[in-house]
Order: sequence, then structure tokens, then C-alpha cells
Amino acid sequence: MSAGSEFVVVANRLPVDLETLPDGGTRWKRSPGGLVTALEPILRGNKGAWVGWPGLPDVDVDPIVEDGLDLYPVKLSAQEVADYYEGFSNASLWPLYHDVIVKPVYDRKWWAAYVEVNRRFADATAKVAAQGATVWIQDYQLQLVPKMLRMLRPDLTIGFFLHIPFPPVELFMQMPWRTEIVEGLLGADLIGFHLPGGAQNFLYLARRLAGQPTSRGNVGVRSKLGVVQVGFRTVRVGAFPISIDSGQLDELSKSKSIRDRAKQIRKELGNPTNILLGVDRLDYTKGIDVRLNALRELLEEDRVDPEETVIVQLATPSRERVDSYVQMRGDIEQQVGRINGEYGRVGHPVVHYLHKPVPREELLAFFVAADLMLVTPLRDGMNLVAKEYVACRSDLGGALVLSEFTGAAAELRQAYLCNPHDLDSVKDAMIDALTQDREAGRRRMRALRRQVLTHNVDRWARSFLTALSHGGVAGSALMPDEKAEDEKG
Ligand SMILES: O=P(O)(O)OC[C@H]1O[C@H](O[C@H]2O[C@H](CO)[C@@H](O)[C@H](O)[C@H]2O)[C@H](O)[C@@H](O)[C@@H]1O
Ligand SMILES: Nc1ccn([C@@H]2O[C@H](COP(=O)(O)OP(=O)(O)O)[C@@H](O)[C@H]2O)c(=O)n1
Repeated sequence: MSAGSEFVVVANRLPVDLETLPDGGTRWKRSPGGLVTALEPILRGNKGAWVGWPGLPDVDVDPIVEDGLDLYPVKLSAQEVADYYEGFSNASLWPLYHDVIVKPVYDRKWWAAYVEVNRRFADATAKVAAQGATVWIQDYQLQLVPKMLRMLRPDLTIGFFLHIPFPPVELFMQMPWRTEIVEGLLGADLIGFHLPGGAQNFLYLARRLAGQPTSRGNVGVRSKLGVVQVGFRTVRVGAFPISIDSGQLDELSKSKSIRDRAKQIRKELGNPTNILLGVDRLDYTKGIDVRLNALRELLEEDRVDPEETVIVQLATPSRERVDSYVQMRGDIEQQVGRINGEYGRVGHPVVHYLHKPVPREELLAFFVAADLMLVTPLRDGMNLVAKEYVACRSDLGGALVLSEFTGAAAELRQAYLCNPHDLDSVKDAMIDALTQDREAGRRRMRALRRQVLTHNVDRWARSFLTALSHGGVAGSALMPDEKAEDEKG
């Protein structure tokens, strides 16, 4: 074994994706999703290695050793992308962990590919990690890696973080390979979730499925870890809500170029009184249909004026070969057509819908330009978009409508919270936000910004990694620097 890396992140995707160009060549682009948004700056700041899939099937890519961040690609065949990524990860686990919004499909062949690919990630990581290194495994695609890696390299300190909700027992018990998954995760020294509820669901299942003794008390936020005793090993379990590089977004959004672009966007949209905005991967969990339905009913009821209102929906393409995503795209595009058909006029559509990635600076300009940010998932692990919007509103303008079913809602209490399963609740939240008194709106935004600016992604990573390095504590552990915060509630 060579010297290796002292700190290794393992995630399904590398932070950059290879894409095929029309001429058959390839180029790197930023990977989609909040996991990469959150982890990339952490890794660049800490010098480490990242093990992940380069985003295209059947390509051999050499390791990319850069200053600050070394990338180690894991090759997947086209069949493995279909079975492990699109199949087991995104048609079995994803819907199961998101409240079975669509029906999960359980397929033995997909499971076999999941096991095989997890083993490949574990092997690749075992080769890259230095003796005694810290390895941080990310997300639902790699839940078997902690146990596999521990068997290969017992010298490592292993953390695991789940970026999506961890379901209650009534749902998790559907999974045909439920015990294998719980045992896979128990290979870690520390298992992190966004919210205490996820951590508690896991503790219960560890008792029930793996038959291991666990702590019984409540898990706190960045404090009061739960424990599972696995033979002589103590596995700790905690809640660490992820965040964004809020300071950087705050700075960038104040720059002249972004402010100017925001003004230009308003002008291009016809300077309407109200610009509504949605920014998501095109995923059925995100409730894009919910906000479009709410808007259509508000237009129907004359509570919103189509001459003075536009909605911009930026939707990054996602998992485009998975059936439920194909179906949902069709449904959403039909809704967009229906609203524009009924309430738009030539040169003035009500809904502006883009199904393509948008450059980062352009996205920030949209946040600055929008009067109302609509974040209406039916279920979402965290939702970084909500935090990004708040970080970009140093002018204290704008308002956030936020689904109670996002992880972010636990922290962003001054948003206009709504229940996406109750359309009236979404419509009322939208109207309350659109008609808010200016001073009251500024007070809300100030409070939201205080939360987001003081709880940035650095703090997330630090709290997780500090807990990981304080290993071996039996019983509920409280990290010293979080104690005061926890006592305040
Ligand atoms: O890699 P993809 O299949 O294209 O999906 C993109 C990512 O989506 C998910 O993101 C989650 O992580 C965010 C950060 O913690 C969180 O805010 C959000 O609620 C989650 O949905 C997925 O978990 C990632 O693995 C994907 O890379
Ligand atoms: N059109 C879009 C949509 C999202 N995004 C980014 O993708 C990330 C989405 O993270 P998230 O936590 O809200 O949700 P997931 O897509 O990770 O489920 C955010 O950092 C968004 O700014 C983007 O760059 N362009």
C-alpha cells in the first residue's frame, strides 16, 4: 500500500461529472444535487481524496491528482448503472426512504448489483486510504460500504452520513434486504442523519433487526448521540443538519454583477409585481406539481393576477431513465402548458420553465430577483435551495414558502411553512407571503438569515468530524462545544 490519503470522502458521484459532447468527445461539468454543493468546499479546504463514479458508464478514467483534492473514479458498466444506480438506489431505496410517494420496486437482480458495486467502492477506498485514515462515506447508494470497508481495513475510522430521510419502521420493514442494510451501516463508527427523527428510527431498527443493544434516550441536534453496542465496538448515531457555504453566497449575491443581472432578469420577465421561483432537480419528491397546482387554483380564484405574476421554474434534469421520473416530467410539462394556455398571452407566459442546468451565478441572480421562493417538497432530507435563497437575501427582501416535510423546516421556522399534502395550506402560505407587510417580511428574513449564516456547511462538517474523532464513548455522548447550544434548546 502507498502512503495514501489521511481523509477520504466516498460518494456515489465525484463532484464533477463527465459528459459526452455532440462530437463524441467528453468534458467535466459540476455534478447535480446538494451533496456535492455541500462537500466540495469542505474537501478543497481540508486536502483529501474523493472516491466516486464519474457519471458515465463504461469509461476508464485515471485518478486526477490535483492540489487540494484528489479524485479516484470508480468504473460502472451500463448494466450496473441501470441496476445499481437507476434500479436499487433510485427505484427501490429513494422512494422507500421518501415516504413511498411512488411505489418502490424490489428486484433481486438490482440488489445483487448494489452489493457488487458497494464492494467495488469499498475495495477502491481501501486502496486509497492511508493507515489509520478517516473515511467519510456518503448516502443511501453506499450503505453496505461501512461494513465491507471495516472488514478490509479495521485500522480506519469510518463515518457515514445519510443525506435523505431515514424512514420509520413501518416503511423500512418492506425492504427485503433490511437486515443486511442495517448491518452494513453498523460497520461505521458514527452514523449521521439530518434530523433526530432519522437517528431514532435507525436506533429502533438496530435493536429490532440486528438484535443489538442501543441507548434509549432522545438524540439531540449535534449533541446527545445515541449508541449501538456491536460486540466490543460502540457505534454512535447522531443528527447533524447539513448546510451551505452561506458566507460565500452572501458575499457573491452582493456583487454588482449579480445585482445587475437580477435587475435584468426582472426586466426580461416584464417587470411584474411578483416573481415566484422554484429551483429543483426534476424529482417527484420536490412537489413541483404541488406549487403549480396551487398557483393554478389561485389564478382561477382571482387571488393572483396573471398580468402581475410570473413563476420561474428551474428544473435540473435528473435520473431521466427511471420510469417514475419520465412520467413525472410529462405531468409537469402538461401542467405548465395548461397554466400558460389558460392564463398567459403571446409574449407573456405565466410559467417560465427550464429543463436544463443553470450556471451558478445565474442561479444566484434568480434568488436575488425572486419575491417569493417556493420550496414545496412532499419529503426532502434537507433542501439546500431554501438555505441558498435566504443566504442571498442580504437586502432582507423576498419571502420563503417552505414545506414542513423538508429537513430545512426544522431550522427555518420563520419561513411561511405549509403542508404540501394540503393544497389550501400551500395557497394560504403563498398569499400570506405575497401580501406580507414589508417590515414584518424583513424581520422574518433577518431571523432566517441569522440561522443560515451561523450554521454553515463548515459547522456541519466540523460537528460530524469532531464527533467521529471522539470515538469510543459509551453511553450518550455530548460534544463539549455544542453543550451550551443544546441547553438553550
Ligand atoms: O446524484 P443524483 O442521483 O443526480 O442526485 C443528486 C443528489 O440528490 C440527493 O441529495 C440529497 O442531499 C442534499 C444534501 O444533503 C439534501 O439537501 C437533499 O435533501 C437530498 O435529497 C442525494 O441524496 C444525493 O446522493 C445525490 O447526489
Ligand atoms: N436548476 C438547478 C437546481 C438546483 N441546483 C443546485 O442543486 C442543489 C440542490 O440541493 P438540494 O439539497 O436542494 O436538493 P437535492 O437535489 O440534493 O435533492 C442546490 O445547491 C441548488 O443550488 C442548481 O444548481 N441548479
